[in-house]
Amino acid sequence: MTDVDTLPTTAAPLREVGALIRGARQGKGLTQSQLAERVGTSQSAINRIEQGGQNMSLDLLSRISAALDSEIVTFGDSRKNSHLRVQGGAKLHGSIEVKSSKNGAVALLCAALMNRGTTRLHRVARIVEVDRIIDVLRSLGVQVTWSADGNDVEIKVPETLKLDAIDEEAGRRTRSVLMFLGPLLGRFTQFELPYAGGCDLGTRTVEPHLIALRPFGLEVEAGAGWYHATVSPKSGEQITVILTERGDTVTENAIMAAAVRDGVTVIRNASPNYMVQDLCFYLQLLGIEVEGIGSTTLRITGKSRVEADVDYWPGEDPVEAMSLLTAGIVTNSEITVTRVPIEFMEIELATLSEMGLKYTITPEYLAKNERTRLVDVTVHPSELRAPIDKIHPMPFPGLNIDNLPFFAVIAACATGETLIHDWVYEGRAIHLTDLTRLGANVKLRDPHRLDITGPTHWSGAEVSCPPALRPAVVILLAMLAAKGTSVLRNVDIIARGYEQLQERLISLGASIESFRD
Ligand SMILES: CC(=O)N[C@H]1[C@@H](OP(=O)(O)OP(=O)(O)OC[C@H]2O[C@@H](n3ccc(=O)[nH]c3=O)[C@H](O)[C@@H]2O)O[C@H](CO)[C@@H](O)[C@@H]1O
Ligand SMILES: C=C(OP(=O)(O)O)C(=O)O
Repeated sequence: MTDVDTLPTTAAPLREVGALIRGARQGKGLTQSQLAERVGTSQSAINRIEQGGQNMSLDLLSRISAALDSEIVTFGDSRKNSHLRVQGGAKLHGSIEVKSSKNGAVALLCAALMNRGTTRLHRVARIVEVDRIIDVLRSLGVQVTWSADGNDVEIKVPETLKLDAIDEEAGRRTRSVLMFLGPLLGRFTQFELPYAGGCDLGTRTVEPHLIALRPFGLEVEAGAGWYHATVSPKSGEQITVILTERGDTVTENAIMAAAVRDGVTVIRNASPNYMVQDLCFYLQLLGIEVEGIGSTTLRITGKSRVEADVDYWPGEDPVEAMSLLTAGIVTNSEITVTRVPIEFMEIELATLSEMGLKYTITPEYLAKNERTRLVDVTVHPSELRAPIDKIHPMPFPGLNIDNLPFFAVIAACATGETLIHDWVYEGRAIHLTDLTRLGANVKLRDPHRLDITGPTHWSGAEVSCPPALRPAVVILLAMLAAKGTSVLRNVDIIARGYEQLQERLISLGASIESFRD
């Protein structure tokens, strides 16, 4: 192991790093080709790296480290928790692009299990949630390969899946593993999945998933940390599924269960949200008929065997768009956020407009998937006021449930009292009271409702990162607004859903450095 500040660019240190990689690879009993496959590059590139003949990006180096389960080069000691130090109060400037969504990516990775051909997903966000699902897929024997530039991922599913070898630990760390239920019920009459995990947002039941999948013949018993699934396949007949909750992943599970059976399925009370639309567009490429995309009733004509080589570009992330716009709003800056999926941000922008935000948007253009409509949004310094009515989320087309937390920090910048009502999550609003540490006036009426009175005279402070993705980012953004130095401790959770957020905020002029204990 070696400690360096920058990647070596001269031959001698490169040879040293190459030798370390060769040693770690041999220690793991891997051939160069096997390592190349895990990293998503070619055997010849690994050979050159080991000879010290190739410069490496930090990204490639971290992928090699992850593939070898060994830290080749460290920047400090990664076993210690990582933290951020923020010098706040400065204006941001410039332009920043929205990446593709976490929630689209995980749904599509699970859906790729249905395809016996090759699925190539392009411009996939390099985030921990994606890595976890990929780890689970690989443990089943699925070949998942990143392109050399780290942007695209290719998925090839073998004829036989090694269900007994499932990576239990990775599975337990993501709720998305639940979305294996739908694809797997097309292939097995019995299987087991580890209990799903995720952020600390209070209880999130799996019951709606079980209700949704029962009409397809799925019965699940939960015990000893595992879901034990039994399937009595229903082929041919038309099935109607009524969802008891208009949830995103439950809708996706029902869609995938419908896609893997011969016959017609009608799904009512379906979520028409962005990740569900991504999944439907992908299924259409696979030759599955999906009618009603974007509405609450879907009619799907599935196929018990799908074998197609397809390329798909997951849509842009409305929650990342909201996060980046919030960075500009709370620092009272002028910044442009490009590739904003406008269909999924209209209510947020309308609400912000009511709060006095000045912004301009470009004409619409199409995303690479040729379906999602995008715009560039420029926010301008504005005098914000509290809205007259409470701010609350709704399933799409309402204000996005994951975007609600950002309104807490925006409300704290606005003059007057705002009521934020997070009726959806049992425990998320509580995390937002951490804004008081930075000077905000936030009162918790009950676990779902916050009264926020602004404007806030933000001041830097040290805060422990909330154990939930969006509240964590909200606190970070408040630190950008707060004059002086702030420290956000234990920030690893942010990488679950954001790719290089710190670096990208720095590119807008933010002053953030990371450090370990
Ligand atoms: C991988 C993925 O796509 N995750 C998203 C998905 O999670 P996911 O679909 O897993 O969300 P859940 O099913 O856990 O629903 C979230 C919460 O909302 C409640 N609920 C939901 C719908 C409804 O009509 N009524 C209702 O009460 C549920 O009981 C639960 O408490 O949707 C959530 C809510 O938009 C988002 O925060 C997550 O980012
Ligand atoms: C709650 C979230 O996601 P997940 O369903 O992955 O926990 C989120 O993205 O804010």
